[in-house]
Amino acid sequence: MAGMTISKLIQKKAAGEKITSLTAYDATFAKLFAQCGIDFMLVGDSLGNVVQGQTSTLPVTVEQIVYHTEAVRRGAPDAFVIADMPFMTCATPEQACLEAAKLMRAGANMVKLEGGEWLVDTIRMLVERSVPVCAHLGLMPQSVNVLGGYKVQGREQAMAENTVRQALAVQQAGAQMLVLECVPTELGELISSKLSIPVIGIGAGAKTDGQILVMHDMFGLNSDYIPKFVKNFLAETSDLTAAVQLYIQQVKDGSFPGPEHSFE
Ligand SMILES: Nc1nc(=O)c2c([nH]1)NC[C@@H]1CN(c3ccc(C(=O)N[C@@H](CCC(=O)O)C(=O)O)cc3)CN21
Ligand SMILES: CC(C)C(=O)C(=O)O
Ligand SMILES: [Mg+2]
Repeated sequence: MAGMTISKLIQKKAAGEKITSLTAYDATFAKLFAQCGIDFMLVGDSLGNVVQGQTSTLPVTVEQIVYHTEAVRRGAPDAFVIADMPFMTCATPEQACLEAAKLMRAGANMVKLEGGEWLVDTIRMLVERSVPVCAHLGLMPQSVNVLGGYKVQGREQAMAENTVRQALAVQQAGAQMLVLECVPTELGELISSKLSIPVIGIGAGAKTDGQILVMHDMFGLNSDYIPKFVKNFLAETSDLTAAVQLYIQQVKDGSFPGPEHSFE
């Protein structure tokens, strides 16, 4: 979308308008998504899975995110583009600044990092140095080896309260957006209501301020195990453009995600 900014996205939340987003990894799809009016695109480290054929996001490097961010930027010059900080690029705040600079030079408008309270110093340092930050809580795929699999997070009361606390902490530290992955609908709603920054859900129910999906998933291209939150929008449409338009329409009118795509 032409001239999308973080201020406009925060205004959308305040106005109760749903925010639509997809991952993008190349110029052609970035151009298509921009033409369809998507609010923002994420150059996700999920490219490890869907582009490289890895079994996790851990092998992805910042140089690879740079390459794909440059491609997405060329395809969609006016889009709001977020780039993922890959595994172990936030080991220290100083390192995070140097790695984030590479993504911003590649054309990103904001960087996304997986984590909460333990990253508040990093978030503060990035924001002070003019790097807008999106945090990512709930299921953090870079922690798959600690979590022991891709599972719903925050079903227990204590973990839910912990996630709320982390969400408030990253907002307090200066994060201007939050991605919330694989949490019960109720927790997605609670966190969205407690935060003033947009909360973008993936498997977090229909009550978040917006939705994101991996583009391959929404085109039904993922042939392996399909997460519950995924819907194939190409199945009901005739072409890629119509599928993206249907996704945007259903996110905006609240019909996606339905209960069948959400967790209790
Ligand atoms: N193609 C693709 N789509 C994604 O959404 C995605 C990636 N790749 N790669 C990185 C991570 C991995 N993600 C995943 C992968 C699997 C589940 C999954 O199978 N979740 C179970 C939860 C079951 C439960 O705990 O109750 C599910 O049934 O959806 C969730 C997120 C999200 N990200
Ligand atoms: C699924 C989204 C939120 C992501 O982090 C990615 O695509 O890497
Ligand atoms: Mg990611």
